[in-house]
Amino acid sequence: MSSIQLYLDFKGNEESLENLIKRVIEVTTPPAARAVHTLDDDLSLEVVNGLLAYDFIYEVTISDELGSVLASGNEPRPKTSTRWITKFIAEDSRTYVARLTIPGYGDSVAGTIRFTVDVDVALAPFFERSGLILGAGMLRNAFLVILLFFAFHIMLTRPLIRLVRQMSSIDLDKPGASRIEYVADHRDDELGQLVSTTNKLLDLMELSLAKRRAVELALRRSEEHIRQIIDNLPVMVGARNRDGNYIFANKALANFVGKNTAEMQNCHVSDLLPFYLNDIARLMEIDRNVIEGEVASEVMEENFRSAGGKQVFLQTHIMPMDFYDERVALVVSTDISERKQAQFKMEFMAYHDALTNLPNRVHLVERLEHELRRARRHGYHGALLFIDLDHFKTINDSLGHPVGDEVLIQVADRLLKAVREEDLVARLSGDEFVVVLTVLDQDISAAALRAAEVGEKIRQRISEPYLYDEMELRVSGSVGIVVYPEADSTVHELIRFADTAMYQVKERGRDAIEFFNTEMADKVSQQLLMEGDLHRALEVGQFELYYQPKIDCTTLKTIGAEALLRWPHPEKGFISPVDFIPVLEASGLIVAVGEWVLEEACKSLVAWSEAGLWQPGMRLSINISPRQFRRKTFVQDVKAILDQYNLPEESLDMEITEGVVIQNIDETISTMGNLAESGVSFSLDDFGTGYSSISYLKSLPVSTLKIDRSFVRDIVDDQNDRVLVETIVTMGSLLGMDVVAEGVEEEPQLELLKNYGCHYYQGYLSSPAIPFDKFEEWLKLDGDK
Ligand SMILES: Nc1nc2c(ncn2[C@@H]2O[C@@H]3COP(=O)(O)O[C@H]4[C@@H](O)[C@H](n5cnc6c(=O)[nH]c(N)nc65)O[C@@H]4COP(=O)(O)O[C@H]3[C@H]2O)c(=O)[nH]1
Repeated sequence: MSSIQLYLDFKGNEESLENLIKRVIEVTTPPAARAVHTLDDDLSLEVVNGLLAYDFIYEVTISDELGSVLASGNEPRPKTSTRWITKFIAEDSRTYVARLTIPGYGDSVAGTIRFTVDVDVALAPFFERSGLILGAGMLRNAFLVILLFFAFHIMLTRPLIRLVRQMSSIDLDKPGASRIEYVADHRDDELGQLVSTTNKLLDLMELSLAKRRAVELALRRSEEHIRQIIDNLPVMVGARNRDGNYIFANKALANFVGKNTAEMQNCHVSDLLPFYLNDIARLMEIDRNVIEGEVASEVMEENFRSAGGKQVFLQTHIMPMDFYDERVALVVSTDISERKQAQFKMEFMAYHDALTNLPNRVHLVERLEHELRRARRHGYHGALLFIDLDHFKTINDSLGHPVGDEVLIQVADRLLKAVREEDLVARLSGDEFVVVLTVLDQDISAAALRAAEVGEKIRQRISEPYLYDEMELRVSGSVGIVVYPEADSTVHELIRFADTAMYQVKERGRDAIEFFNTEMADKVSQQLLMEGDLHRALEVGQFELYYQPKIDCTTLKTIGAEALLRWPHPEKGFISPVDFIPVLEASGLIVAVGEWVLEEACKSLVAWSEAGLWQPGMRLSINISPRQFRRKTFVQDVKAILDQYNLPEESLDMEITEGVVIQNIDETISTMGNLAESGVSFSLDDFGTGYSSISYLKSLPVSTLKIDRSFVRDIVDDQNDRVLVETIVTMGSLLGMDVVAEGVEEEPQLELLKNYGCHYYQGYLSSPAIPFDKFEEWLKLDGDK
């Protein structure tokens, strides 16, 4: 405002100055013109001095029309403090020139008057006023400032300072406990509002703090619960960063490696090396892959030694997890040692025999295949020894299975000690063992010699006495040997060759060693040929069923028959069942042939019964081979066939050998019981040749004992056989069983049997086995007796 005022003042001053100059010129020009006209120097000087009398005019010159100076004068310019301002806002000096004209002379110029004005001097009153205005303004403003300062201090600043002091003393942990007090006389104004708003804010802060504390507490508790859950999990949980450092581990994991959870923090995987039995570098690589997302997750098996020194198998899942601001590998491990042990055990059991822990047949076959390939590749020979214990059943039957088992264990031990470590000792079944002597010699004769030496050593070791409790037991062994590679023979053929050689030993009286030779090879190949012929025989229906009558020793009436298989070979004529039944057995064909026999017998029974030839109480026996009887589906298959035929009641009998019964007595009882329900009775064939014990005889549903024909043959001459036959008859009668004597060829034999109380017989004395038609006639004749 002062500036505007000064500016306007300055303009006004300028105008006044111009007006003044104008009047000065008006007043001065007439005398100056007169002085020029009259060339009056005094007057000119008077005019000049008159002008210089003005303090702001400091230079004056009067000239005529020719420019000659009539009079001039000047005054010194005063020094002022305002000149610099004048130069800044206007010019420092200003020159005015006025033309001098003489009245009555028209416009002709008689001369000029020139004078220069000192603008600074001319503006001196303006500067004076301006100084006054500014000074007064400053004074007023200063007064106002002081006044306002005190007013504000009292009314605003002081209350505000009090408020600030109160605010800074607020306890931030308990904002709700602090109150801001109202300032006197300011309850209803803005300060009052500030106080009440601040107090409300403090309450809100207190509330939100309380809420936050409650949330924090809940979070801490839930974190603690989760931690407890993870800690108490029966699995090991940990997290590792990409450098392999544990950033977390639960108790199970920490305990496992003998640390506590705090020690596990920042523990590096390599610190676990005393426990970790796998490749640490590989583990870190898996961690990295999982963390970097190259694989979604990884499941692996790890092998550890626990802090207690036990070997432990873990199944570990590794998966990515975001842990705070870092991506890590979450590692969850479960102890699968038990499962693993069970797996190892199962694998071991699949390849080993449970009793002796020796490799079993599966293992033997695999290993032998490998050895055979090796021997062929490197051109050397090895040998396979098939060992069967002689009369082992006697021990089992007379002393019980535990003793038998102990002997088998000791035999296994002796076999292992008799061979080199790289050789193989296996148990095939029961009392059958196989020894594979690997890498014997490149020369076959030398290899055979070496095999013979070892075979003999084994035979001797086996026949050394076995101690059980106080008893001294003796067992001998029959050893069959085959040197391999043998032509193109497979592993199974090799085993069969050695088995054949072993049987040769048995046939020659046991307790010896025998090599598989060409004669045996011929026998084997003949068996193979026969196997093919038997297949064809079954296909084209070459088999026939013959019937041998069973006769009552006293009445000589027919009480039944035994069905016997006959094979009229198209080229070789009748082949004895003694020769082809073992081949049927070995090839498994016996099952199909046995079913054919059963069906054929059923058909015959139905035919005879319909013809009225089959009297009630008569029985037709069929022979059941061990392999047939042991089949899981045997009962089911027989019942399926029986269901198809309407047989006379209790007319079918099955002959089984003692060997079948002994193998698995419980299973045998169950099979026989099942079939007995369908009206099938059982006869024990070849009785006396085995090691039957009365105890199992009592528990079996057997109705008939058949005395083997080898005892009947010499019954007349041999006292021992007589005693044996008499004993069997007496025993059978005591047990309520029928006794049938086989192979009765002569009358004296029958007489003796009758005397001993034997019920029935069969043999050439009455009739050999005869075909269906002939037996039908036999029955008719018998009926007519
Ligand atoms: N020396 C002499 N022998 C007599 C006399 N009476 C009968 N035989 C013969 O003695 C054998 C009795 O049969 P096995 O002991 O069950 O012995 C049978 C039996 O174990 C088996 N077999 C026969 N047929 C079958 C069958 O259908 N299935 C099964 N699994 N085995 C059968 O073959 C063996 C031999 O049968 P086969 O050669 O028919 O020989 C029969 C029979 O012909 C006699 O007075 N003197």
